[in-house]
Amino acid sequence: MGSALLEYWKKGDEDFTIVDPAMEEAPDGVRLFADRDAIADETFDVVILAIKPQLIHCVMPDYAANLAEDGYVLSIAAGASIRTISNATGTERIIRVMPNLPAAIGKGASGLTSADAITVRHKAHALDLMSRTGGVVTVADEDALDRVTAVAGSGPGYVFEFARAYVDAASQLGIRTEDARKLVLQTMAGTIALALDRGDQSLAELRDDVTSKGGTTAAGLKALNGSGAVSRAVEDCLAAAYGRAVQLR
Ligand SMILES: NC(=O)C1=CN([C@@H]2O[C@H](COP(=O)(O)OP(=O)(O)OC[C@H]3O[C@@H](n4cnc5c(N)ncnc54)[C@H](OP(=O)(O)O)[C@@H]3O)[C@@H](O)[C@H]2O)C=CC1
Ligand SMILES: O=C(O)[C@@H]1CCC=N1
Repeated sequence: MGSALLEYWKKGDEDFTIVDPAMEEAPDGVRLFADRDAIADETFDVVILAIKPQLIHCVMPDYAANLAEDGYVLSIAAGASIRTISNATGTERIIRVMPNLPAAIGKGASGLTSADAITVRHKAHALDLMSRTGGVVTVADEDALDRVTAVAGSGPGYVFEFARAYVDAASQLGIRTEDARKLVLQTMAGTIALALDRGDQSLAELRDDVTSKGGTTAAGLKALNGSGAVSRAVEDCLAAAYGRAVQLR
């Protein structure tokens, strides 16, 4: 995820340095080191935390000395709380963001929340970074960010899973797999573009616009969610993802 964000972050004026033990090649114009020791004597205006939440305790304490006196830590880690990050980095100046994978093509949806010690300048900088990768909303507190994580951070996974099942079902109906993928993805993309374009109409109204009485869509929708099974599954999905974010705090 860090690499995906960096492609758009790079469009600004900042210089970026990556420390990653396994990365073989850095994007153009970015310094890459395999070991933090290589930057032991350097300080940075922003230390970006883009490792797994479970690794924060063992990796981040080394970077405490790399944060400039008036710098801040920007975390993209799911769940990991400002308290946890502060304990690992020794600073209270922390901004948490939750991006999602479409940021890789500049179409992400991110949430942002900040610690009390964050200044207006820090927050404006983080908002600028995230807005380079797509849309960003500021939320009031960390619990709200964990809810954003369940909805948007993990969201592409749900959408891919729905699309996968949709393509499989189309194939089972006799459509060639490559045609099924094309039809399903273009249907999803076109439908979402239409909903974005018609922001004044509710999603239920838009659904009803394609649903002729006694027609094919009505028959399909009855099988899909007539019993409410899909609505309940989506509710369970978001609750489970939010629950996991809470566990990762
Ligand atoms: N994937 C997603 O869609 C999203 C992820 N996130 C968050 O982004 C973070 C990264 O997730 P994701 O990109 O999926 O995970 P990845 O495993 O793909 O990325 C983590 C990167 O950190 C590297 N790494 C591991 N140990 C160290 C270390 N000691 N020092 C420096 N780098 C290290 C990993 O290397 P190696 O591969 O060798 O282990 C890897 O390149 C997580 O906190 C996650 O919650 C947030 C929003 C969306
Ligand atoms: O699955 C995860 O934990 C990360 C955070 C949001 C998306 N991927």
